[in-house]
Amino acid sequence: MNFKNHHQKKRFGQHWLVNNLILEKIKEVAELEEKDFILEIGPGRGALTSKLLDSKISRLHAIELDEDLIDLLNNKFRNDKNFSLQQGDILSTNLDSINKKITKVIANIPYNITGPILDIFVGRLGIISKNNYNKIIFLMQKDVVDRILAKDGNTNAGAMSVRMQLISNIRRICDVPPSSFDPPPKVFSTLVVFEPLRPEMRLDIKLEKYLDKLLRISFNSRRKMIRNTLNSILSAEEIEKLSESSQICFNSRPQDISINKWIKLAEACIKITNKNQ
Ligand SMILES: C[S@@+](CC[C@H](N)C(=O)[O-])C[C@H]1O[C@@H](n2cnc3c(N)ncnc32)[C@H](O)[C@@H]1O
Repeated sequence: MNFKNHHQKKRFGQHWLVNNLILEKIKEVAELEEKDFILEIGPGRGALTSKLLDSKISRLHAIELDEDLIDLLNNKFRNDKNFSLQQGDILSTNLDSINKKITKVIANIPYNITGPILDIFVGRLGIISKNNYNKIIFLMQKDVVDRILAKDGNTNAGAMSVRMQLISNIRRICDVPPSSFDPPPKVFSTLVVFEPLRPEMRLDIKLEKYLDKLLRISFNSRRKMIRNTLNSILSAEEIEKLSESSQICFNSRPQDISINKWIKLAEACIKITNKNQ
């Protein structure tokens, strides 16, 4: 079998990236160095893999779910000593033996598993990350990136925007039309770079955990004023006191509150809760 008669599988999100300019852009954004150990999720037919291997790097380890692609990929890169391949599901692969060495994670990600991939690789608010990646470069759905990057006051702003912006620096590189893929997906994509914050740059873990809870409660009822959602964790009297002492307008809806105000609100709530104990 060769790549041409490999049967493309929709259920694995197989949309090959065929636009050379975008392949080049990914490589440029990756700023590859000799010391880089790259993890590539879903190499597919190896178009991006080839580009990345065409640089001086220490290693590229790829994890591909589709068994039918394994021999083809191993054959394609058989002369490349920096290349290694593992068949498996990225969501359940144990990366412990290489995780500390990986410097960059790069992928044109299968869209059906975007959420869990972000959780594993970029991390989660309220959870200390064991990863040490300095860059994560993903080609992913534009609408998800719009939500991740949304600022307060924007209709796309949500718990996800605040959570992701609190744990990582995030840069949109460019939007990519469906015509850049074969077959074209139904939606636009975006090339995005995450630089996860080092543990010492993150908020205190207890504060992060509280913020996570606060965001969940508030955005579960995004049409309600926060005055009316906070009543599940604070008494009416405490809410009144807080709304007078803090600079936060309690008649705001959650999507209109800035990240700094979320932090201030969480700190104030923790103080009240501690006093009550
Ligand atoms: C959007 S395609 C990208 C392929 C190739 N990197 C490219 O840019 O043309 C996604 C790739 O991820 C693979 N894949 C899907 N689910 C996966 C999973 N859970 N673990 C590892 N690879 C997966 C698919 O088989 C496919 O090769």
